[in-house]
Amino acid sequence: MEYQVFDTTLRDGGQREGISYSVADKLAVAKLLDEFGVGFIEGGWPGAMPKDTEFFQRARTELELKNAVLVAFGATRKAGTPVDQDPQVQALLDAETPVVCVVAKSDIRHVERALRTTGDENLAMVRDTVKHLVANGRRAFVDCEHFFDGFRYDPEYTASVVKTAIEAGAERVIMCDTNGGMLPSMITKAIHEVVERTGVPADLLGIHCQNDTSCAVANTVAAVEAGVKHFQCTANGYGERPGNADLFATVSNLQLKLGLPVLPDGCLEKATRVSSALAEIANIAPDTHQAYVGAAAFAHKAGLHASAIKVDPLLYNHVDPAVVGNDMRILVTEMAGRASIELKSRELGIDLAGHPDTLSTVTRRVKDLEAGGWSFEAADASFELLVRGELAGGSFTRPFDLESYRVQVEHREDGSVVSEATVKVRVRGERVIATAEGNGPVNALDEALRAGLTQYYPQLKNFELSDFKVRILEGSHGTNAITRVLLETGDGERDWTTVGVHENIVEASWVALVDALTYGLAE
Ligand SMILES: CC(=O)SCCNC(=O)CCNC(=O)[C@H](O)C(C)(C)COP(=O)(O)OP(=O)(O)OC[C@H]1O[C@@H](n2cnc3c(N)ncnc32)[C@H](O)[C@@H]1OP(=O)(O)O
Ligand SMILES: CC(=O)C(=O)O
Repeated sequence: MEYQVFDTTLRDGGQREGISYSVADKLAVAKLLDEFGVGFIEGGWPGAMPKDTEFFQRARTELELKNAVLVAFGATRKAGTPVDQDPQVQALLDAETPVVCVVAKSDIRHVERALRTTGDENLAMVRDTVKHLVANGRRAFVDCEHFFDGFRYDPEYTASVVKTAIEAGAERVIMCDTNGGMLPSMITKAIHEVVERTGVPADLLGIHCQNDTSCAVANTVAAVEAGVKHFQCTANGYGERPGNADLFATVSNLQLKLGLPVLPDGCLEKATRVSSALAEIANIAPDTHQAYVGAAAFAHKAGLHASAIKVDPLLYNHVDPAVVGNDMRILVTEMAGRASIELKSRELGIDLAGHPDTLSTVTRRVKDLEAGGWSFEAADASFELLVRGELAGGSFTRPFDLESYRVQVEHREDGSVVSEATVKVRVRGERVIATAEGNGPVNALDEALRAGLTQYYPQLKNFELSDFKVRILEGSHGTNAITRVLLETGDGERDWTTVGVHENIVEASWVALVDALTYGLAE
């Protein structure tokens, strides 16, 4: 491919606080990145960490890559050590990857203060290491650390590192914004000056941007627009400190906005799935609001958006979500207008196009209920019941009707706390009374309802409450605050969420519970 998409999720991504990949995780990440179509996978630093050394050993037999080649990462030889006697450089060769990427100092201040050596010795370290790698059959890439800061401080020295690496046989020299302090205009200006000063064409240069100004993606795009054809990214922007340029946003921008063919055909639409699979492996909650691939990236809340989206979804989406494998969603909240209600209902399989009165009533009811603390945004099942109830008018039949319930909580002498609930309901014309115990009042109510209803609805046995979230609204009122309960229920095939709101936490839970069973039992 003309463009080199160089992924460093397994090296720089692993430098993010909170990530610790096992070797099995690393192999799984590499497979997903390969499937996504990146050209290079930097797998880690062999010789520095036993897990990385093992990763490269196991990769030889356990990884079959279709699109990518593996890259071993390391540093130039130590100051004062002959390259063929440097164990870290030998570990890079032992990794047996076709490509090796070495980090080199390119800011004279780092050479003198961090490496505690001379500018000339640093150039010799770059030259010797690259020549040694190439002589041993490797493609050599050089990551120039602190490139932009160094170039600003002493352009002549930083330029000499670039020229030395290229003359020694490096395939690409990567300009790293290591401290992540650059803005796009600074990147563009620096690249033009580097090309002019070194005579090295931009397409032999690469870019690696940390995200400390929140500009890593923009800086990477700016570098590509300035002629660079190699760019380094990490999945979901994982990396040291605030992270790196997010792979998914970067390739989407380059491919969809600039029309550059950076991934093989058919790969971009895997972005959303691969992003969330990689978040799962990293054990980091996916960022719902991540550009392009987040669950909320194409979620619309404002009524005005929905009214235009009804005419044409592209009026309020910058791209068709399907091109990155994502979906558009309409959120129903107090900000909804009739168009939001119509589109959301359509999403749920209810056509309200010919029901203007229902649309107006539901819109008004949603606004009134949300003003009182309800929230339908995450409770599609309660919203659907509301719509179906309004649509059917008085003829909406619920699977059961409440006569009354009673719950008591007993703290016993031995310290145990037991809840007991009795429910009285009417089902198919019969009066049913059932009592059950539970480990809390809501559990006892749930058990009592099931005890009374399962003979009529055997499918209740499959229902499971999988999540219970309680939020106290207007907390400054102390115990007078309103309680909102969100219940997530599943039956093994689908999950649904319901909401209940009341001053009393048990009643709020009961409302959500009744909706949960009603929704699950609906035909
Ligand atoms: C900008 C980046 O993110 S680059 C990636 C950085 N990643 C990591 O550091 C993660 C893996 N690192 C490690 O496991 C360890 O730091 C190791 C194994 C590499 C080195 O460990 P140690 O030998 O104990 O050295 P330590 O980490 O204290 O210091 C780094 C050494 O490398 C030297 N060094 C730093 N950069 C370079 C370079 N580009 N070329 C050659 N030597 C370098 C330093 O001068 C220092 O040398 P010294 O030990 O003679 O003082
Ligand atoms: C190499 C690298 O990760 C950096 O300079 O930020």
